[in-house]
Amino acid sequence: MAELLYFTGTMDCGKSTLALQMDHNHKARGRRGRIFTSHDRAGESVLSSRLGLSAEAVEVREEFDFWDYVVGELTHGGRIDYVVCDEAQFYSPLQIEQLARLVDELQIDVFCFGILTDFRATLFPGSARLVELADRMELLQVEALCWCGERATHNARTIGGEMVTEGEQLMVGDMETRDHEPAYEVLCRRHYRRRLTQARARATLSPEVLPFGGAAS
Ligand SMILES: Nc1ncnc2c1ncn2[C@@H]1O[C@H](COP(=O)(O)OP(=O)(O)O)[C@@H](O)[C@H]1O
Ligand SMILES: Cc1cn([C@H]2C[C@H](O)[C@@H](COP(=O)(O)O)O2)c(=O)[nH]c1=O
Repeated sequence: MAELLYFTGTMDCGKSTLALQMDHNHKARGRRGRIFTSHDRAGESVLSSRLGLSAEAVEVREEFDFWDYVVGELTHGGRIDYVVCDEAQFYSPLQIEQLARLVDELQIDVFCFGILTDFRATLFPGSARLVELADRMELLQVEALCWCGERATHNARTIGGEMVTEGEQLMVGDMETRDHEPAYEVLCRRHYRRRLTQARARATLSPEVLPFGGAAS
């Protein structure tokens, strides 16, 4: 039976890598799939992982309709057994409903990958709909770590190393801090709540309490 699966975790925990591996494994067994993404850091119409792998993908824009796209492909003689959907947090709730329909009415497996919450620790609308509709959710096993060594659970947005809580929900970005450009840092809840980023910890905590010369608990 086809399923709607949501593989989730913080930023930088290996979701895009897993998305490419899932596509590879299913393709290797003769199944036919399509890859979708939205606002990937590497640009339009590409699914990229920090491990260096990437694949061509269909860009999911606001007006994109998964049902129309898949039915169109099938009508023109295409075959689709599964779809891989990266950065699914950026999809609209309606697009998530279209994906659920593909599972239920066309028996197409849908593998979604994305983060649950934004820099304000609030669910993305697309992720919320996935939590409501998915047959199964899986938390990625490779843990991204907070600077203190605890499992990271929150995605903080930073500017110059300082955590910010004002701004648009959607802002494509990565983990490296560059001067005054916005970036992201994953934190455990304790340090997210205290806005204690790595840069702040380095600046404010005495070296004796910083484990491994760079972090503190
Ligand atoms: N140089 C490296 N060597 C080994 N693993 C790496 C390296 N760079 C990144 N990674 C792995 O890749 C993960 C990020 O993968 P990616 O698929 O881009 O994450 P996500 O899509 O969840 O943001 C990191 O958590 C780490 O495990
Ligand atoms: C927390 C948060 C993240 N984003 C963006 C930043 C990245 O471009 C993606 C997440 O990609 P990853 O493969 O999981 O690293 O989401 C955003 O737009 N808004 C946010 O609040």
